[in-house]
Amino acid sequence: MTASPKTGGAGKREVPAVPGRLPVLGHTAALLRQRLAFTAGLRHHGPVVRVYLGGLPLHFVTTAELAHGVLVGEAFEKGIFVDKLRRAFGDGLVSTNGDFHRRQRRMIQPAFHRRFLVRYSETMSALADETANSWRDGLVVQVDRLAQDIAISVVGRTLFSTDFDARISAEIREHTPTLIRLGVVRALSPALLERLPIRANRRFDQAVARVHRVVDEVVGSSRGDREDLLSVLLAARDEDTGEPMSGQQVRDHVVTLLTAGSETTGAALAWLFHELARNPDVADRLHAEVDGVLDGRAATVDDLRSLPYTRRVVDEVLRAYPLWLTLRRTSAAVRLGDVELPAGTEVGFSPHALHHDPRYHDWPDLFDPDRWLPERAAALPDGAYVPFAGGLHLCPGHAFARQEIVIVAATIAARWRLVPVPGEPVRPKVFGLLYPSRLPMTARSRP
Ligand code: HEM
Repeated sequence: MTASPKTGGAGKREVPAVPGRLPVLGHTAALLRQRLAFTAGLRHHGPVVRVYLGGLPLHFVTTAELAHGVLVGEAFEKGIFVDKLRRAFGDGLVSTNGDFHRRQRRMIQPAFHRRFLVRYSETMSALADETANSWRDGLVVQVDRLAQDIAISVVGRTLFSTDFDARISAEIREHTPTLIRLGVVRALSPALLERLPIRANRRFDQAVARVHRVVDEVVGSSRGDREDLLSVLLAARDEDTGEPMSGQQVRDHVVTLLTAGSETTGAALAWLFHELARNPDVADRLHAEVDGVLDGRAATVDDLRSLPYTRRVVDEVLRAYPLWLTLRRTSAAVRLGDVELPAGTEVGFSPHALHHDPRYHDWPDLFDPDRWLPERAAALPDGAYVPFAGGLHLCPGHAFARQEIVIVAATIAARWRLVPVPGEPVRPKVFGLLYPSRLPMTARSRP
């Protein structure tokens, strides 16, 4: 079963609605209350099922094959997330579609070429080294906040050649999570809710205004003559008109990259240290590898090939803690398996549910980096592991993020073991991403 343009009426099937739909709210309340459990349970109702976001039907696919079809199919574009996130991200890549999106993506892509990644890696190593040097034995580190700070600093120093000052960093740290967290809740809620003068809406509006203001400041103070993303944006010219980007377009891209590049990577890095602490055998193997390769120094891009186990740990973190939801809308009539969907149908799937689906991953709740040994990984079907999505919207920062997480994790692990502070249970907070609740850990010096 795959996604293909609609060719005829054969095999047409009614899509089952998931039980528990309420008047007005549809399944929104259950979806937001149970989150991971709700989306994990949908596969028991069929390969394509109907969920109602308020009164809006969302066709949810629950197999890897169909999810892959949605990602790579030409008739799928970004759906309600685009509509609801446009206020925050304007014409940035996460919130645009079609030809405009393709042209913008081509303009930005050079900043992620290998030559740039090698240069960025120096910043990643230096930041990781600064962090590891700044600790003393017994220090309690708030790993969730630290990981986010590192991720924000990496994006700032690499993509914008700037060290955000403390005020700007604090504004970004405080407000960018709100854009994603409340943005997702708004996308899943009935449209009416968005217009009510409630606290969540005021917080969202305030976060948008604050992030836009600090980004305008960062862009305004850039000379635009460096080998960084901001300079690429300022120098870019539209293929057809030859026009440079407007100030607002530049700001939209910067807000998008700042948010998409730091929230995701920060959360993954925090989860990595949490999993090392929960799985001492994994930590021992990772420590043995980094000791052999680094001998206490900071990791560099040249070390990546010599750190295969660390890379597998990162792959496993990205399996265990991916995005909760991916949403699309059909731009033309399309067949999904044996279901026909007209143009304009909202479609979605849960990377988290697929990454924990026992049909594809043995013992899905086990943190097992060796499932990424090449011979085991090769057996996975397309769509069963999609941490960076795929198709036209494949995350442009995937190599950047993987490189950053390996360099930072290896550099810190070469010198420190992070031990959980007792009595602080860690739970995932589920928004578009999975964030750890508070994650205080004690730094213990490693021999
Ligand atoms: C562990 C880290 C990361 C993860 C798990 C991640 C994941 C994703 C996913 C799943 C998408 C597709 C969303 C969708 O299909 O609706 C995406 C898109 C995107 N990501 Fe990432 N990402 C990460 C890091 C980064 C970094 C470091 C950057 C930039 C510096 C970045 C920039 C973007 C942008 C601009 C998009 C929109 C692409 C488009 O629609 O064309 N991401 N990311």
